[in-house]
Amino acid sequence: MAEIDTQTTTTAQAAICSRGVTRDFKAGQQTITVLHGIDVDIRAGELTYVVGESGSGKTTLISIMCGILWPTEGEVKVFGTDIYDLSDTELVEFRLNNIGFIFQQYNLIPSIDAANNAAVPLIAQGMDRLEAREKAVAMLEKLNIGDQADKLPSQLSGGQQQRVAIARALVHEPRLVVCDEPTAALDAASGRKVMDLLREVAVAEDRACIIVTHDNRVFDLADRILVLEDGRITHDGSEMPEGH
Ligand SMILES: Nc1ncnc2c1ncn2[C@@H]1O[C@H](COP(=O)(O)OP(=O)(O)OP(=O)(O)O)[C@@H](O)[C@H]1O
Repeated sequence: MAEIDTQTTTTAQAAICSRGVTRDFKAGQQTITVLHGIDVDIRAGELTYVVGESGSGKTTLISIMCGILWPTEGEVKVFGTDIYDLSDTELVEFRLNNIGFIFQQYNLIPSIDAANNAAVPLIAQGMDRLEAREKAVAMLEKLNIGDQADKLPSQLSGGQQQRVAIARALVHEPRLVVCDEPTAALDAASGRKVMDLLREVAVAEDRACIIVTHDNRVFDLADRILVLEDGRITHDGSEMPEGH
């Protein structure tokens, strides 16, 4: 088993700093511990994958890391802010300003067009609707679907809907982008394109992207791969361990 380096690197800023993170769920009379004291830093400037068997705790971990699920114990800092120390309102505002999410279900609003869907975070931040729409269209153009801006989600293909969801996650230029299985529904070539795109748009010196994936077709594109087994990180390296 690879040695695990949980120390904060001095050469790159920690986008996420997780210390002693545990998470329990109640199942009837029983308590299941899904995460067992996760200590890890996610570095800015890197594309980090979280991989592991179904049920190993990947979604639970990234949900805690991005402020949508409370840990049972432990601390999570996102760009230095202890997010579970914030009030509910402050946490909502922090997420809105700093984090973009891409889930497997795109969760687009069916009654508004692609551009207005992509503009949602900007409108939530209080930006004027026309200005927000303009920025959203520019992001759609960057994702090569500018010509679909006026279409409703139901008029778009699955891959196009996904690009709208990606545009919505990136439009407000969040410092942290968190994705759960973004390539699961895509063919190999489209999956690589999405990963390349995320690297291009979401990874920079002061920005990070963390992705849960099962998709071994794209493992070579990560800077860093964390393997989770039964709620513990058992591998931390630039490549998948042998045998996976
Ligand atoms: N709200 C919940 N209540 C009870 N148990 C839960 C809840 N959410 C997750 N779990 C349990 O926690 C474990 C880890 O779930 P999680 O979704 O984090 O795993 P995962 O590695 O993302 O799996 P998959 O790859 O199948 O999505 C599973 O056993 C799951 O049943």
